[in-house]
Amino acid sequence: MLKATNLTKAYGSLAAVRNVSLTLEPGRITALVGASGSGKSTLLNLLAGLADADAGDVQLNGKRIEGPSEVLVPGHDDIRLVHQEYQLMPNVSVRENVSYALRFFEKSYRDFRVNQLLKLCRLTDVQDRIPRQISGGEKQRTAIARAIADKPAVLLLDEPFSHLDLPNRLIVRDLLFDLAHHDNTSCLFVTHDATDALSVAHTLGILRDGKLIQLGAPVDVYRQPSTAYAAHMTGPVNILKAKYLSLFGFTDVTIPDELVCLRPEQIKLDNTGAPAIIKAVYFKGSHYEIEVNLSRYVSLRLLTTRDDLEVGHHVGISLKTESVWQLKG
Ligand SMILES: Nc1ncnc2c1ncn2[C@@H]1O[C@H](COP(=O)(O)OP(=O)(O)OP(=O)(O)O)[C@@H](O)[C@H]1O
Repeated sequence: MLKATNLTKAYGSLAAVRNVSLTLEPGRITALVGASGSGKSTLLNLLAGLADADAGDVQLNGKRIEGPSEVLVPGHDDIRLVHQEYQLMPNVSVRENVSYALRFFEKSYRDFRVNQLLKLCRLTDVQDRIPRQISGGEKQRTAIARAIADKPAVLLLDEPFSHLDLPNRLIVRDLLFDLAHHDNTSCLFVTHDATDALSVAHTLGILRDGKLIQLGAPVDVYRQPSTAYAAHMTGPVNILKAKYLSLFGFTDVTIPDELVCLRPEQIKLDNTGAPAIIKAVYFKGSHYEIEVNLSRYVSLRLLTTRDDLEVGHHVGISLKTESVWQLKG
């Protein structure tokens, strides 16, 4: 188990990571979502023992991970970090890139394990090509295969889904599931887009300005975000002042200026609901996203499968009390 306690790191006067505590359990996948500059990469480097913390520490199974200033070779054998740039050896094949990670093992085991990894990461067909002859997704998987070759206890990944198309994202998703479930690896990835994080992770954290502002099951963070930032980072959302809920007939609003969040899928088209006018219609494949004006000040986004709606149509909108989530800030 990897346990970070009160990790803090500044670059000059800029606090990049602030007092972050986090536990990565074996066989569990954790995702941290944050905007650009929120401290994701810095935190990964601290967790991997590749950067010195100003305060706090990281322990693997109760033993403190030493930072680069304390050891000759930074990092830890049981913790692997897959960088965004993959950092593959450019002049040797995919197979040799993976095999290099196992250079201290006996040849027969090395060959067996490399074949196993190439198959697992779906690289068998491109194993003889060098990195510049393979796609971004294949590079990504080569980096992962290399990182997991000798079965580390912890795998950390920087934006593993960000430059991949859907089929490649699904391959990486399945790979992470496989690692967590079969090898009991603790996996953590950071991302600026929660789309994949929601479906892949067991635990989801929200990082803002170096602080871990929320941590929980993806469904809880999605439905009950602590702040407007956490709400926006986890998916499309409507945020409005509580006083405007009166448009839906809600009368028990205590603090009118407090912000509430409504996910688009929780708002329903309903002829008996609050009157609204359609402002925009976006086709999304399986459904439409529509934007409606309820008043001069309130417009909302909602989802529907109806395909008879057009800009300017008058519709009714309804909402259940339990769909309204009050934000803290
Ligand atoms: N070596 C450095 N020297 C000075 N400032 C740095 C250094 N590395 C990062 N920073 C700053 O620290 C903050 C956090 O950076 P970090 O790279 O950890 O964020 P990030 O969430 O990974 O961003 P991105 O998603 O854009 O990669 C940013 O404001 C960044 O400019």
